[in-house]
Amino acid sequence: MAQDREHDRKLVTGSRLGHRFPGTAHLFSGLDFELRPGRIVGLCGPSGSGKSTLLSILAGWVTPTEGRVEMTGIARTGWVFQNPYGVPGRTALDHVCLPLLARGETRARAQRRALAVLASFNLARAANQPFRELSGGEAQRLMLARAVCSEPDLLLVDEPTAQLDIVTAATVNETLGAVAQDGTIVVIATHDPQTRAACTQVIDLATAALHDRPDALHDRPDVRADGDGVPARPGR
Ligand SMILES: Nc1ncnc2c1ncn2[C@@H]1O[C@H](COP(=O)(O)OP(=O)(O)OP(=O)(O)O)[C@@H](O)[C@H]1O
Repeated sequence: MAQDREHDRKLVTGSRLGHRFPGTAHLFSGLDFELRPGRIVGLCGPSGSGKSTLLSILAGWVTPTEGRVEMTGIARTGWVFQNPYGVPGRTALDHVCLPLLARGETRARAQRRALAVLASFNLARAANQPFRELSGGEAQRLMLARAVCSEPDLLLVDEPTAQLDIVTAATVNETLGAVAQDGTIVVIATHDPQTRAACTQVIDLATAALHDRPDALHDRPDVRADGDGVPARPGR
């Protein structure tokens, strides 16, 4: 199928990837991975282990001090920060319509799609609320909804469930899973065990940094794909 071929084309590869900031020890080194659509990739590890740094490397904002990242078929990268930002007086719906209108959708089609995506993030009731009235968790889910509507090939998300209750977090994880199934490579930096459990592939920076173990990057057994699960090296 054409969609399958499209999925096959998208690939993000990390080869012997490592990073240290000037004057600091390695955050991680020797990371090898292949990221493809259809899976949610979790970047895990304790605070300060380099999760946001690795997201920045994948976004192309930080150049790794070792190794390289190669992208195939990635035209658009979306990023959702830990701190939501928006236009205080604009409604949630306006925020999510914007990328659709920018791509040339009519207002009616943009609104239909935006409402569906808002609902998938459990935000249907907030659609007509101005951004300034949203809670922290609602605002962060709005950022996710907006990023999804820009249809990125690679979606980088920092701590999407940190401010959410268990039920809402499960909805977010489920929706991000559906986005991945739809052809986006989804990478999530997370501390949250529930989100980690929802990830189908995990890059564990704690393991990578501290132990020479072959399971620093592993798929869940039920979704294991060939070519992953390569070893990572100690970084410090
Ligand atoms: N530009 C920079 N220059 C120097 N050190 C930095 C820079 N950016 C981050 N660091 C340091 O690198 C380490 C890793 O930071 P990073 O934000 O990637 O960790 P993290 O795993 O995402 O942490 P958290 O879970 O707390 O968000 C931290 O000690 C941080 O202070």
